[in-house]
Amino acid sequence: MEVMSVAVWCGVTVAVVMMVYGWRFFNWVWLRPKRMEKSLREQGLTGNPYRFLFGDLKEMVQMGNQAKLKPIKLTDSIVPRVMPFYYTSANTYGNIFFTWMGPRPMVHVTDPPLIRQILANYNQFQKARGGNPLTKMLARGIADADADQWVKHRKIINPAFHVEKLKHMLPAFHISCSEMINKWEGITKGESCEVDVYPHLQTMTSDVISRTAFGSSYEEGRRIFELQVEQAKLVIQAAQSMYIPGSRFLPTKRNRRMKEIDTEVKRTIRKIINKRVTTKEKGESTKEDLLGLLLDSNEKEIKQQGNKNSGLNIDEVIEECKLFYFAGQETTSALLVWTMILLCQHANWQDRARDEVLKVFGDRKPDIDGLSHLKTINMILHEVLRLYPPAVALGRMIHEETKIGNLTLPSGAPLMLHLMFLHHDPDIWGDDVNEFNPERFAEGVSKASKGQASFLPFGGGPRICVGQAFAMLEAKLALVMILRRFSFDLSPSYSHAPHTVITLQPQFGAQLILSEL
Ligand code: HEM
Repeated sequence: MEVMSVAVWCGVTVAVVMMVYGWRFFNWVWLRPKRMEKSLREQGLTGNPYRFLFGDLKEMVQMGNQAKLKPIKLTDSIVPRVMPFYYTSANTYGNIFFTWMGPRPMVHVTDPPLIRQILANYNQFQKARGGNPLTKMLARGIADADADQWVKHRKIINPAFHVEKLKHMLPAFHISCSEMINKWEGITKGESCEVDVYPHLQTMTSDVISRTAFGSSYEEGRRIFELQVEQAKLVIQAAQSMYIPGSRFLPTKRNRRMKEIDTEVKRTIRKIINKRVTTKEKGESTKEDLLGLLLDSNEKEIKQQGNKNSGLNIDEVIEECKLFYFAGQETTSALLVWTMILLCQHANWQDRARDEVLKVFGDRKPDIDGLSHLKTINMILHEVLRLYPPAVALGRMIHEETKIGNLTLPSGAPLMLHLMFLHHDPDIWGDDVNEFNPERFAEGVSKASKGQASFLPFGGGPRICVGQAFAMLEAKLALVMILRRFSFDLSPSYSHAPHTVITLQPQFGAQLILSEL
């Protein structure tokens, strides 16, 4: 009799648990999305009707794969190829619309004042959360912090990127760039030769981060970078598949490798930090690289506040170091590769840039003062960042019901702010929006567009890119050194195929004919 009642009790418990989970699943996959859709439509927003479980994912992936099959003409707008699904949705539904990331509606914003308002209000519109938590293994750090945590991180990190400090990093930029130029000279051997410059630029920008972040420990820095590249590939795979809660704990091949990489990267950075602390204790200077500056700024903050919690702990410092690679390497190599490609297409601008370089520096080693006086190169880089922004869109999250403009957006919806749409809008930039015309930046960024400032390649508001000056300095130095040594044209084997792998990249590389000068 007693055995019977235990069995009945167990059966009832299992049934209740199953009902609770079943209800939760039904709510996640159907009731919640339908409720949110109703609320969004009541606000006047439009988008595709919700489709069970996958939403727009299948169509989005299909259109993305289709677009990647064909290169485009050099004169074509890149937007339909880079973001085919969002481009079609924006054309169908207007400048604020929603799409379905599985059972979650994502609100898309392309309107400049609204984007600026959202970026300015960093507390209300926080970083996007959700999706596969394993994707966070690539980098967390300040880019993943919000509210008070973000304020603390930003305060400690800012001094490391101060222009005064960047001055001391110029020699490291110079070494990495010289190594690349030497390699190109080894290939061209005094003549003209086809080189896919993209992998070389990627190696150069990663080398710059390894040297500037870790100084003397730069060989270990390189190893971290190799692991981070592999991790990025796995993260992209994970982000492109729908995340079933809990599946990160499954011992799949990908999950296991991601965890292994994460452990090794953390262990290596921890070793570098420990070595640094020992060096410091011996009274030797460690302040010239990003890690040293970060540790220094951290120590000052803790001393000033008299409280250990006001600084970063070792795990947080590790995450910031990982983030430097993630945030600073592919972005800057993307800027440089598109600059070289566009200067091939527009030989008159390549000549103008070279003339300026020779006038300012001649054969002299580039210094920070000269680099900050390169007006033509600055205009060129701005125009490249407008047409080919390395970060095509920024993600945010609506954490609680939020009013914005005339809209009240429901809690739980991710937001996507489309920088590339903004940079390619003829109403903002004029009818020549798709043309490469650095002249539009001749009187500075604020006068480049009609009316409101809509040039946001480094984001905006308080969370604007902390590495902006670092990236511009590195890009200018690299261009000076390249332009002085080589002229370059597009090779007949080059296919114009911009696509995004987190940043905006040339899908089939950048085959240029390099000619030694
Ligand atoms: C051309 C090069 C670069 C571009 C286009 C770029 C773009 C951006 C953008 C758009 C954001 C804002 C993200 C958001 O609001 O969600 C950002 C943030 C950030 N960037 Fe960059 N970036 C570049 C280079 C760098 C470099 C070289 C570093 C460091 C070595 C760096 C470090 C960071 C960090 C740490 C953040 C997070 C700032 C915060 O959340 O407060 N970036 N970047």
